[in-house]
Amino acid sequence: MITLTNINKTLRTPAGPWSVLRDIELQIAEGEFVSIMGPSGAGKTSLLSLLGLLDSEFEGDYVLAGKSVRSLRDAERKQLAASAIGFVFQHYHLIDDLSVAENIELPLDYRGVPKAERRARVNEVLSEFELAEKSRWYPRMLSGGQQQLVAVARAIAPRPKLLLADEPTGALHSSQGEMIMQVLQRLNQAGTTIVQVTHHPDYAQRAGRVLQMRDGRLVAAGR
Ligand SMILES: Nc1ncnc2c1ncn2[C@@H]1O[C@H](COP(=O)(O)OP(=O)(O)OP(=O)(O)O)[C@@H](O)[C@H]1O
Repeated sequence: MITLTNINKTLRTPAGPWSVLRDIELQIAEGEFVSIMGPSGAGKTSLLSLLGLLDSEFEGDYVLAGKSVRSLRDAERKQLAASAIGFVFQHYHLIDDLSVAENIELPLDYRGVPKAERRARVNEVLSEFELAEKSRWYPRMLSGGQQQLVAVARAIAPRPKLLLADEPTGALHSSQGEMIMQVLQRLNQAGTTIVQVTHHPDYAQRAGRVLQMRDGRLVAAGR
């Protein structure tokens, strides 16, 4: 599903050029569940953003679902991202002036899901994450952990083929973290390809493969 060949990304900083991603070679098959680990600043979020088509400023080739990302026009890239990818952001990125239910419903609306089905799917994920009573609340009224649950619910409600999750359990109590991991495993068993970034060794091992990053490089691929 994913092939990265000789990916490099360099940023300009006040102190000169900075290599964020270096010589990345990676293949992820459809239906895989992969974890990415590594110290802060290793490039994990940068790699996930590239995979999620949120960043097109890189060197090398990225082929997603048989399409070379570089050859896509802007509108085609956005369309591919919207139709195939769910993204859980490290800092949630919920929309402040939409309620919890409206935040979750928005990507379904973008995908053209009919209203009755949108409502049904929103209710399904809200009850799965024990958030039903907060459906009309606004993100600022929620704890950090609850906002994270909403961010995960929003990403999975459209049933994406590829789910990219940046520290999806970072702000959560262990029982809620466990709930998210079970949701991810269930989605993976149903065919969703998942790439998660995590600092949590136990959660990393739930994936079929654990990648390690250091200084912008993929340094080791575990089981
Ligand atoms: N817009 C930017 N401008 C300059 N440097 C950046 C920018 N974005 C990221 N970096 C740098 O790129 C490197 C990788 O950042 P990235 O966020 O990908 O790391 P990470 O492994 O996800 O870290 P963390 O675990 O702390 O989230 C860091 O050194 C960071 O300072």
